[in-house]
Amino acid sequence: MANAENYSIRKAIKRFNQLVNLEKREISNVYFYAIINGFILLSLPLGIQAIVNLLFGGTISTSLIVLIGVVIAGVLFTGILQIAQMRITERLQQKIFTRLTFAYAYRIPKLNLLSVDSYYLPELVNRFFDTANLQKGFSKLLLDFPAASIQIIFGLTLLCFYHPVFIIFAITIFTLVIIIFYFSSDKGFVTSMKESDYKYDVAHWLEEISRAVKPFKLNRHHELHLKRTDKLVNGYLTSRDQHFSVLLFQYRILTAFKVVTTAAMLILGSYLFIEQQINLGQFIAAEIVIITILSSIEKMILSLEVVYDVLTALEKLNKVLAKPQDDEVSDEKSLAFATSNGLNLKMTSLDFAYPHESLTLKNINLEIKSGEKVCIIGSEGSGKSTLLRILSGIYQDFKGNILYNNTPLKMIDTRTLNRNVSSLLGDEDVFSGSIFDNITLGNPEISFADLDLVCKIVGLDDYISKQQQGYDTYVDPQGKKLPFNIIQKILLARCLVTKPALILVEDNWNGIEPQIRQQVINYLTNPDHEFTLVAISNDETFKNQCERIIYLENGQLVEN
Ligand SMILES: Nc1ncnc2c1ncn2[C@@H]1O[C@H](COP(=O)(O)OP(=O)(O)OP(=O)(O)O)[C@@H](O)[C@H]1O
Repeated sequence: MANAENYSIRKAIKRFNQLVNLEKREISNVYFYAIINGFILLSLPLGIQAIVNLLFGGTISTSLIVLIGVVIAGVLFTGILQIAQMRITERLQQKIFTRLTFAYAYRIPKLNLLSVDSYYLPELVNRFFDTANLQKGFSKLLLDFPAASIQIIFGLTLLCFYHPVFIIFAITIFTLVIIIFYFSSDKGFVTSMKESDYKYDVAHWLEEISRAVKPFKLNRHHELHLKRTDKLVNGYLTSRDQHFSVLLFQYRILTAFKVVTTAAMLILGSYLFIEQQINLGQFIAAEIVIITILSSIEKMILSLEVVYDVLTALEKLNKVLAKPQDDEVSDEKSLAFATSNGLNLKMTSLDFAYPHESLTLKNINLEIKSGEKVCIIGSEGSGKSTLLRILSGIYQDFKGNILYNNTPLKMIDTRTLNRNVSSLLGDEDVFSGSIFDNITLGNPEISFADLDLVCKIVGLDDYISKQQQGYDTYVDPQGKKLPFNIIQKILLARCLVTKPALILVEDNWNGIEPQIRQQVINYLTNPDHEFTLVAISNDETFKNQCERIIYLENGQLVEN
């Protein structure tokens, strides 16, 4: 359901300004061209005014030909400037896409996972699709809005020179429009955000139906998929109606602005012409200026929706980018802990709670010696997986202390931690990519010899040797599924290939053939191997082969 968050157009405008600041140079060029364009466009009526006056003379003079030439050159020059503007906006669109893509790719792995615990991350990342709205809207805003506003301002200013009465008119109308917009646009933004919330809810629901398609397929006559879709679409349409009513109100204001301007200018112009305060040339020129102003107002009306789209897109994109990141340990602070072949592990007064939950782990005090092979057991929900996630460094928001070789976990930088600690957690999965990438995760320190060795240990060598593309075989977790046991072996290989000093494993690889499974257990529990092992397993053999069993109940260690 679309959640009622506090949206404010002022914050969104601030974000828009930040984006504008990033592209200051390009944008100032766009404005520069728009101003010059505005000037030229306005000089055209003046040229036409002069041509009309000359034509009244009844002769074809050199000045007339020169003037016609100047007007034609003006039209050509505005065209050239517009093309230059388009080039800049195209570059801006490319920059926006590149910048946002990298921002997402860079930040997602650094997200503080507890801060997004209440979200389904792939669904949250759908916000990235708003990049397209931002790209299109941003350049449209840059091209149309400044050009339109500059033309309106210039046009009204020029008209003021014809008669001072235009000045009073221009200022009054302009102030009125701005005041009305100031008070109505907050509602316009909030309704646009709600509409967008529903759009993402609808997309999420459709993704859910696709993800769990088989039960939906077999039970489609119950129409749950349609009933829920109906509810969400209703929400979407209601908020869209609300947004449209604000837009309608603002369109009406602009249309009224347009009508009043047309009427006033025509009446005033005609009156001034009849009163002979302006001549026919000036009258025609004034009318051309008025037409330019009106077409600019038209452009603004059409761009209004885009303003909301851009602000909404920015707010949505920021939903992922603004989430808290993990604390990075700076180089000076990072104490590279002495790495032996195993790793000594000590927890003191360790408490942990998920957001808005009571304590999941309570006052854990435990030491695991370097090289020791330990198995944690306990009933469902006792906190075993949570403990492993904390030890792996995934959750940083714990209380108490965790020491690796006497160095606090919070003082160890990610690179060092990654080099020494490896985990296979229960909810890990493969991703679309080659088997090689899935195992090595881009780590250049892993040699082919290491890879081959680990694949033998987990029994993956046979499968890889049968694949035409060997390690380059494509893993597609969503499409043509790999056999489950192959996925489990890939995950195991990923965990072991770095030859870590501490291995944290959750034994959910029951799909693996018994003989290979035993081979892996033997490898992990072999006392001759120097790494430390902390495993979660209910498997009797695995438990018995470990040197020590630790009992966890209700988040607390239980003395055996
Ligand atoms: N991401 C999460 N957000 C909130 N609560 C969670 C989260 N993950 C686990 N919990 C809760 O924390 C408690 C401990 O869960 P945990 O998965 O660590 O237990 P476990 O002993 O590993 O259980 P199991 O054997 O069923 O995997 C449970 O009550 C669980 O509902």
